[in-house]
Amino acid sequence: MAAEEVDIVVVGMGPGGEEVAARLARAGLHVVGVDRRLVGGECPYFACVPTKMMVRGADALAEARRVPELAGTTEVRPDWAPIADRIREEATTDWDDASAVRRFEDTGGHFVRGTGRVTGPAEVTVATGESERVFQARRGIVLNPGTEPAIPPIDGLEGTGFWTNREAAQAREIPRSLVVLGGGPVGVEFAQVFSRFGSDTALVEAAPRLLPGGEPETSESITDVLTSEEITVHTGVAARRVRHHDGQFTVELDSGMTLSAEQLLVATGRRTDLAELGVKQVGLDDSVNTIEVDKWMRAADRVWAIGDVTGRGAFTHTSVYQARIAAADILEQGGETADYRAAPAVTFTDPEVAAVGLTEAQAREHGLAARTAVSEIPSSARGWIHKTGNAGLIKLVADGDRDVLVGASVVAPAGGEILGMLAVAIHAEVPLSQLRSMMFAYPTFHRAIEPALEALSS
Ligand SMILES: Cc1cc2nc3c(=O)[nH]c(=O)nc-3n(C[C@H](O)[C@H](O)[C@H](O)COP(=O)(O)OP(=O)(O)OC[C@H]3O[C@@H](n4cnc5c(N)ncnc54)[C@H](O)[C@@H]3O)c2cc1C
Ligand SMILES: NC(=O)c1ccc[n+]([C@@H]2O[C@H](COP(=O)([O-])OP(=O)(O)OC[C@H]3O[C@@H](n4cnc5c(N)ncnc54)[C@H](O)[C@@H]3O)[C@@H](O)[C@H]2O)c1
Repeated sequence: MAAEEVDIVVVGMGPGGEEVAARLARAGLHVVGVDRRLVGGECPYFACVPTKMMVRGADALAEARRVPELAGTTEVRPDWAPIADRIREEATTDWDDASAVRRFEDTGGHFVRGTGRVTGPAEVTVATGESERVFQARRGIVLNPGTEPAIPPIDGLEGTGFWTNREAAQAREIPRSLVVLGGGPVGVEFAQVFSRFGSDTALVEAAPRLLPGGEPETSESITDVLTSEEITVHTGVAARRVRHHDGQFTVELDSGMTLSAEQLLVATGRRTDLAELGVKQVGLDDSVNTIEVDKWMRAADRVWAIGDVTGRGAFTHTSVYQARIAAADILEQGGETADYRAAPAVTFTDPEVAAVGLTEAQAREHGLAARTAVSEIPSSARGWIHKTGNAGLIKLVADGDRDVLVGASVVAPAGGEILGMLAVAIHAEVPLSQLRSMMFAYPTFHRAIEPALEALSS
């Protein structure tokens, strides 16, 4: 079969793939974008956008339930239909990517629906169902395959009709009861949403604490919140057996305890199949989950990789950031290189759990003279005024040798927004003395940063 000559092939049109493909097409290159599912990837159809619409609804319910403590009486009767409708109609157009395909084609790009496989240097073969097309890419290929839900090999789990984020994003109804396996960002966000809509929810995390990648203080804070909302949290224990009978899941834990629920949501991480992607053809290791890239996102000769597959933080903003760098490199424009010192992450629970830069443990692993300080949101003026729903804290991590922040974590209402100024401080390496000399508006939540900065100096 004769190969079609093009400039660039982008395999996987997730947020980063779409971005890099559009930038290169707008610059006049002949770009082929390939996706076997939906242009836009996981984020708009099954992840960020639908889950944040759920969070918006769940948070509105929680605020309404706080009214009696603050301002009168309310009767809250949750209804999932507006959320399900909004996800179907506004977010995903019934999981149809026609407008995303059009948006890409309007840039001058060419879209091919099918499964792409690297079959040689700068060569991608796309299985389009009936037939195959082979593309030879003069400038090279960009790999943005993203991730799939990773399903643990638990006895009896397969074929039970459990949910991953993909089924949960399409839910028309709330299960009466729910077991969530995995206490990472996906697990905690869904657990709180479904619980606030009325599911009797249990959350099971194999590691000793929820959100185990973050600071211990933030795990403790969000665990207290979820527990106070009557979510049963089991940490340090994994599921060993699952059964599904008569519309009921039974989940047996390592501890011997058994949980029962109408639905089971598996949120135990993500996986990538690099062997299927054919990366060995360009000399890359296909036995691992991630593709190693340099600071220009180069993985091999005329091969760039971006997004979750690079293992630098599975976030839409990371994927799009890397896309910008790869596009500039492909266009030989020079410019910025990847810098993850101030990489932010926000888990959209209520309160939000936000983090940027290094945790205390990571700072010590990097050999830094880490100094830390914590300030509690409820003891700040705004936290005290806010009253119900005011749980949280701010933790700062400084490099004691250079007197700059290297990490920060925030658990607070709008914690992701508070994170903004801390991200700037880390990104721009603003000296602690400069930060301490600032005025912090009274009575904001971000003003709780001030006592933590003071405590860092003592
Ligand atoms: C429930 C959930 C909530 C999330 N919430 C947030 C959030 O609030 N904020 C945030 O920043 N991040 C969030 N994320 C993470 C975010 O969804 C991802 O980081 C984001 O989608 C970026 O991924 P990506 O660009 O690497 O690719 P993906 O979005 O995974 O897209 C990859 C694309 O590649 C395609 N593909 C794969 N292999 C092939 C192949 N061989 N041939 C053709 N096509 C292929 C797939 O079909 C897919 O469309 C969330 C994730 C989940 C699961
Ligand atoms: N708001 C956001 O930005 C957001 C939201 C959701 C997801 N994400 C991204 O998506 C990625 C995937 O999230 P995730 O939560 O699925 O994965 P994760 O890897 O972050 O967390 C999965 C959790 O499941 C636990 N686990 C694994 N096997 C288990 C088992 N058998 N029983 C119980 N627990 C088990 C792990 O210890 C881990 O804590 C994350 O890396 C995150 O970056 C981001």
